[in-house]
Amino acid sequence: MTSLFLEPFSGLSGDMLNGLLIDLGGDADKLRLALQDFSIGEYKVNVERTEKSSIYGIDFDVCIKNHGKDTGIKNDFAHHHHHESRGLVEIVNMINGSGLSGTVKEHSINVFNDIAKAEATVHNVGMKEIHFHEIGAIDSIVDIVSFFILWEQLDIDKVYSTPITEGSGTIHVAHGEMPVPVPAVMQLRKNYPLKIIQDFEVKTELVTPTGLALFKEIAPIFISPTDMYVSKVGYGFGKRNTGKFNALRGSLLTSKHSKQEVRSNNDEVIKIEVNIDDQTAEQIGFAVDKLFENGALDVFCTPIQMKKNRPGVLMTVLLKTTNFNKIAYLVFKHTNTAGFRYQTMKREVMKREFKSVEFEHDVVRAKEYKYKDITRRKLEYEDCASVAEKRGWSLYSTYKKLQNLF
Ligand SMILES: O=C([S-])c1cc(C(=O)S)c[n+]([C@@H]2O[C@H](COP(=O)(O)O)[C@@H](O)[C@H]2O)c1
Ligand code: NI
Repeated sequence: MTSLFLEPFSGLSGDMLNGLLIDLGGDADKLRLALQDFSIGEYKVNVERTEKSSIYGIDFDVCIKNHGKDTGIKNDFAHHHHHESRGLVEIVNMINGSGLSGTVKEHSINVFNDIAKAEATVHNVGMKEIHFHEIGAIDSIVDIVSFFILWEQLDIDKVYSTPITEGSGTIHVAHGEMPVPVPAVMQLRKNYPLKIIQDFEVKTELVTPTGLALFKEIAPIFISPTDMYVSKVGYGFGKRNTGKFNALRGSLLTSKHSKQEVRSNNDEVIKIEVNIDDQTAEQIGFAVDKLFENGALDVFCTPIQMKKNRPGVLMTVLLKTTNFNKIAYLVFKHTNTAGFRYQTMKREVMKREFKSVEFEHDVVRAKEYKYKDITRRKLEYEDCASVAEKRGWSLYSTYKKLQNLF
């Protein structure tokens, strides 16, 4: 499992989010194939690898075929009145009747509902009556559905984000002038803990309703993750000329320690043991890092006395049975050993679920462990340490304060 770290320093839009997921490894051909299960009209999904400030990323575009011609027009609001408009019920029925996966359907419908609610409030109509202009157009539907198809491909389990930057001033759309943040974005912000800062140098919209609704659906937590490795960095480009670097950056993160939820009380793991007497402490430390980066559940070294009176280490690696080939390869790559012992072991574990508690402006992650009638909750050390450091508190008093909020 992988986590995603988002940096919306130039806002959020459907194009940026889709472009980013493709740059992070989402497969555009598989996406086009999956979209064939969903018939909404004639369009083309254009994915171009291009650069801004010599930084390469993905420009994602849905081009609508208008009267048999490919217009190449996308997300420029002024053009949207040419597009078909659809109501919420029609869109939900289309999604439900498609061959898309259950998860893609559920997330997409949630996003449509969220936007419909916001638009209905702004324009003072009922949710069912609202005939979306933007959202009903093919490109907006494709933006939303595509995002969750790519999301499913990348198998992301957790999302983190820095605060979202929004622009300022006003924008012109078909219905007239709108303040930034646009009214639908303001509605989407209601009763949802978002961190948004406005850049008053940027006199245009950075956060679109679609971008924000997608962001809410994947529910990032606003903290900088610690104890993780960045394994890939991507950029999804925005369309507007903002006068600044207009892209959404995101990184895939691999956990140093296993952060997976555990839903069963027992499983199987493999234990590998290697005796090493001819490598430096630096080389051993490096090997341990590589094994953790590649999904080892635990790696530890025990001092041992080896033959010819050589002090050595016994390196023990615990891993999932499915990760054996990769870890075996890395053991041979990073240690000098010509062989190792291993055994499959049964493991009894407590069920583990992730929780979080909010404290002032911080979010502190926690784990809840369960086994039969036993429940134990543990706050994440890194988050408690950061709360303690910010306020000059001891770790002990921080744990005591936060534990009560749980
Ligand atoms: O068409 C309508 S009613 C419309 C309403 C609003 C409101 O905030 S209300 C905003 N917009 C603008 O349309 C474009 C496209 O947005 P997507 O989310 O579909 O990418 C964007 O500039 C919105 O601010 C349209
Ligand atoms: Ni509107």
